[in-house]
Amino acid sequence: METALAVRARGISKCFGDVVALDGVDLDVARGQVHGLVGPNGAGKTTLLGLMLGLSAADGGVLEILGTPVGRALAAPDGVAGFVDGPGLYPSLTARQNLAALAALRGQGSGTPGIDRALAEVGLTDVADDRIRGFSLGMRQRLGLAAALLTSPRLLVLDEPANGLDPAGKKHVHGVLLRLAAEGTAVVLSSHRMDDLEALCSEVTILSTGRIVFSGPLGKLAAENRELDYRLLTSDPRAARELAAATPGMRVVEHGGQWRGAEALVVRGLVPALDDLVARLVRDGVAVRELAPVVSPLEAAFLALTGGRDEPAEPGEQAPHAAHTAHAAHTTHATDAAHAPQNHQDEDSPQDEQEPQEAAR
Ligand SMILES: Nc1ncnc2c1ncn2[C@@H]1O[C@H](COP(=O)(O)OP(=O)(O)OP(=O)(O)O)[C@@H](O)[C@H]1O
Repeated sequence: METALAVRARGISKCFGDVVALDGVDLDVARGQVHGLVGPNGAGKTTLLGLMLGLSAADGGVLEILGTPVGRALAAPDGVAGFVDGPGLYPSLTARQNLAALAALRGQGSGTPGIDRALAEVGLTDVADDRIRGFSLGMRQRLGLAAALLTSPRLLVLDEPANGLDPAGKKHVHGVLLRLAAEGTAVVLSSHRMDDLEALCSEVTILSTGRIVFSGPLGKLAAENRELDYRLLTSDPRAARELAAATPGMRVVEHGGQWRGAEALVVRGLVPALDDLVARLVRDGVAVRELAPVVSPLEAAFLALTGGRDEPAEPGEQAPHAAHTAHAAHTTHATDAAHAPQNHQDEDSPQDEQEPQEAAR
């Protein structure tokens, strides 16, 4: 019987010289699941994704991909597609030609009927015949995803696929990933964008300096995590404040301030106390117009578990946005097998005519 797990990792370790990139990592990813990897820069996300793509081999532990143990040979396991450090593409070819070339490299023939469909799925039909050296980062990311789609993968592995995507591009990419998952493909992706992870993933794994500090359903973070701050907009802020102050386990954070032109209340507590407060508001005829965490449960857990800030935001303070500041320092580095040929070349890059090392498999 086929295993229900697309990825099963037990005790995975990986070092680069003295640097311990992964340290005893256990991970299960079910088929049909979109699983997010999150962690600070250097946490080991790319290294772990590279192991799944067969770009490097673990030093220790057991890794099974789609039910088959991965050995030390550097090759993408059957049924796996994706990329780390951006897709490998030929800058001097058009988008369509790139896909045809990759299909030909895989022995699929350059006339693969799925090419037009894949381009449409990622929203690149209009630029299908443009050379990709003029493509933005987001367009390259989408083309990399289209290349992966051509193989009908059962496991799709993507390193920061949302990088550089505009809202339309993000909509296309999210749509494709959710469709694939609904059809049974497992998707493992890394991101620094908590909002993307929350929109896409049913489960997340938080890595910190090579170790897993949380792995499981997103809902578990919300339910199990410490007290959160919630912004509450109601039809009667004064009554809401009194009710919140009277609700056991709920604290009113002073200076909720204005929120989109209305007087907001910020309350702090666990989910059961919040439920109690909402019931009291309803009972007293106070309409709840908006209720949302000031910092999302995932972001709060990320900050708490990875050594970031572990307290809810102070009254009136801007919510911390690790997701947005953590972007800057992404490093492109070689793993055991080279895998990121030409992501951001200049027009005249001497690499332009080289063959891409097949990152989108
Ligand atoms: N080929 C390599 N040679 C040397 N060190 C490496 C190599 N690949 C990764 N590392 C190191 O291993 C650690 C984990 O790196 P990795 O790229 O997996 O982290 P990451 O979580 O993907 O980070 P980021 O969010 O910045 O992309 C880092 O300390 C990194 O410097």
